[in-house]
Amino acid sequence: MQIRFTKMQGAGNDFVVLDETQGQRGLSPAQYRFLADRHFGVGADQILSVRPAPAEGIDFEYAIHNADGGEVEQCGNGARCFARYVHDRGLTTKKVIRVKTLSGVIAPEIVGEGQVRVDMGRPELRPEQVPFDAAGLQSRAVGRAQTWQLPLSDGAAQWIMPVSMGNPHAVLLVDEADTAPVAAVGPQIERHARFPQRVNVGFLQRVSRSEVRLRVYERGTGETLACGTGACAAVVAGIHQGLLDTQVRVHTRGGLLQIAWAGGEGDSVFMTGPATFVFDGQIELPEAP
Ligand SMILES: N[C@H](CCC[C@H](N)C(=O)O)C(=O)O
Repeated sequence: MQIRFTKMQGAGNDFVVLDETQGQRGLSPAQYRFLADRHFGVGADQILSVRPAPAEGIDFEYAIHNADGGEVEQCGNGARCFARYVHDRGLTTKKVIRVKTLSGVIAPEIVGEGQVRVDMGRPELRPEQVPFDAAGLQSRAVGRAQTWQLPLSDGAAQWIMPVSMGNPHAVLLVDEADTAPVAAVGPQIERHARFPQRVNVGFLQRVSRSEVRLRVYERGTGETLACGTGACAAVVAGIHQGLLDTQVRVHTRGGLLQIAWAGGEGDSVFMTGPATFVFDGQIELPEAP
């Protein structure tokens, strides 16, 4: 089956965007894996599927699948690329677009010069809601935050702060993002038994109270050049631990994201960043196993 797609990227986190507003909806996990494959398919960190409005007052729905084919609740860089796609390809004339994801409705806003601002909703800090099983682990308070010591398979342990942005994140503080043990520690925490739905792992270096550097080992994909929900989770963790102010510039390997959070658990996290078209294409999709 021939399938048309649009390749996009937000701060280097790259996507295959599928327009499913007419007819065809949903592929198999193997077909999502094929599209994400950088050798046999198109190549992407996630696949974004744009679907018709599911209800009054909502403009679209969008589904998110990781490179491993699994469907997930939220994608921050993807939300910006989704908004740019539906606006620039004429699927809507709105500049503030209400879109339903698995974790709820968010409202990306086209703000010009290729930048999109997204109200990512409020963070979830209760461990059991992330979800994170904290039972019996050593914990310590840092600022207003609770952090836990996570035992790793190599006998070491990492202090982490669990945060959900609709999808689960574990945030670690590191001295230097560039030399952080992302490849060694990321996979161990991503599939740690204490995270029953696995987890995205953020390695956060504090440069100042308004500037950080961040690398993320993403659930279901591995290290990406940027992670939007990861940037939100990292800034929330930093603010809650008393290390950051309410407006933070997040330097990722793929570009700059600007995150703002007033600091109340009922307050939304706002993310502003780029959304860029790369190319349009079509590809022969293997039959769904
Ligand atoms: N890997 C993430 C989904 C994509 C998130 C990321 N690409 C972003 O920009 O937020 C997860 O499994 O929850």
